[in-house]
Amino acid sequence: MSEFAIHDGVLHVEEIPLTELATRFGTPCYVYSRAAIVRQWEAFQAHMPAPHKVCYAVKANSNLAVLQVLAELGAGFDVVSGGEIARVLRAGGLAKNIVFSGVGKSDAEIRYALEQNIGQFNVESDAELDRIAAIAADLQCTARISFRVNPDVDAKTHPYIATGLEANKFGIPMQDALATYRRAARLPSVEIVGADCHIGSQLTETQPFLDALDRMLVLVDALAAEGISLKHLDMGGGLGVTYADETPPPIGHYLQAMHARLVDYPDLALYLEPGRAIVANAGVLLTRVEYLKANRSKHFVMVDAGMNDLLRPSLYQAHHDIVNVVASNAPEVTGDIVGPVCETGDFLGQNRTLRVAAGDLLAVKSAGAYGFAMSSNYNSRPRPPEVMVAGEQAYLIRARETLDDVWRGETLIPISDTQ
Ligand SMILES: Cc1ncc(COP(=O)(O)O)c(C=O)c1O
Ligand SMILES: N[C@@H](CCCC[NH3+])C(=O)O
Repeated sequence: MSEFAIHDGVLHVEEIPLTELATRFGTPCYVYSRAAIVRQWEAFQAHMPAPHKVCYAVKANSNLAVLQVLAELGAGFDVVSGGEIARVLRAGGLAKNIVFSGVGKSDAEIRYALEQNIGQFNVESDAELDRIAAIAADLQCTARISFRVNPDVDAKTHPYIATGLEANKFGIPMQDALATYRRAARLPSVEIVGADCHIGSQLTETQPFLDALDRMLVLVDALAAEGISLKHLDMGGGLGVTYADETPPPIGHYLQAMHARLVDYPDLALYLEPGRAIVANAGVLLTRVEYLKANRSKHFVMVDAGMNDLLRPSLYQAHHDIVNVVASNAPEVTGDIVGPVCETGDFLGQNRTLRVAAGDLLAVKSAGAYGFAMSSNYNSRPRPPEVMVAGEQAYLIRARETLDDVWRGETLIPISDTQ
């Protein structure tokens, strides 16, 4: 079932033609389907009854309305900054359902998280443990902690988004984990509640997750033998989605396989931190063709969205399907779909074949995760609006930035001081 389907030759999101949204909100524009987000959430939740917990990875799409939808469904949230904590709370998420990951938590972020009484910190180093313990002691509270352990498992994904290898900056090496737990167990201002790992993103096989789980369970056993019993094991996010021809395991299969490994651990709750699997295919980026252009060797479809709006193709050579929103009889063009940014790497798709003419509306698919969230004002381009569709309703959930927004917060200095 897809919430993005063609009716009468026009691509719709739920009940609304994307042409109508382009007229109403302009282009470029991100469009999300509420029903698609809910469906993906429910696919996880069906296999994760309490005390298991699904903590949506806010970094994938942190729009307040997206967080609100998930908060209303009772989601937990995986955050990586003070800003993400603030967003979750603003959207109605509960502090106790927040897990705070990230390799470089600052003093201010730790203090803020403790003051808000978040669920737990996923601690990534010995130095961070000391910092959290000291701040908690200062605030006269107890910090609930898990350690993010690096299980040294190859996630078989793009090197930029693999995080669970020994060479990566994330987590505590497995060999050091026991010693770090022992040390934490003696600190009065921290309470050990779990263990955590995240081996990478856009995984399309179940096996690396199971390998990581097996290694984490060895640690769980070793800790139990020393009297350190954990309440939960957080296996991170990372389940992949279909962008082109990838075949990631269905959510239910992946979860059943994980639970099967945990049958001997009835008191250990499973936590997960999926981001992409919940929102990627719930969003498209709408963009208008400005010009068709050809040089002697190549055709270019120049569109009004660029790498500042959707960075993934430029950064990871990531593939996003790109389709004409309205069935077209225009001549077929094979070439690159490129944006207006002054970078050769500014493309949304390469070597694509499309029936397309200037003025056509295109949809860049699977853009709900790490799309707007990674956008910027590069080239002083205002960032696009975000729209959430629910049935026949469309809500503007973030306004298009204006030309004033691209310099908001900057100030000129008095001319005399520059001489
Ligand atoms: C600690 C942590 N948790 C969860 C995620 C979410 O990953 P994904 O969007 O691939 O599910 C990430 C990003 O890779 C992460 O670094
Ligand atoms: N930003 C990446 C995923 C990284 C996940 C964060 N650890 C992407 O667009 O695929």
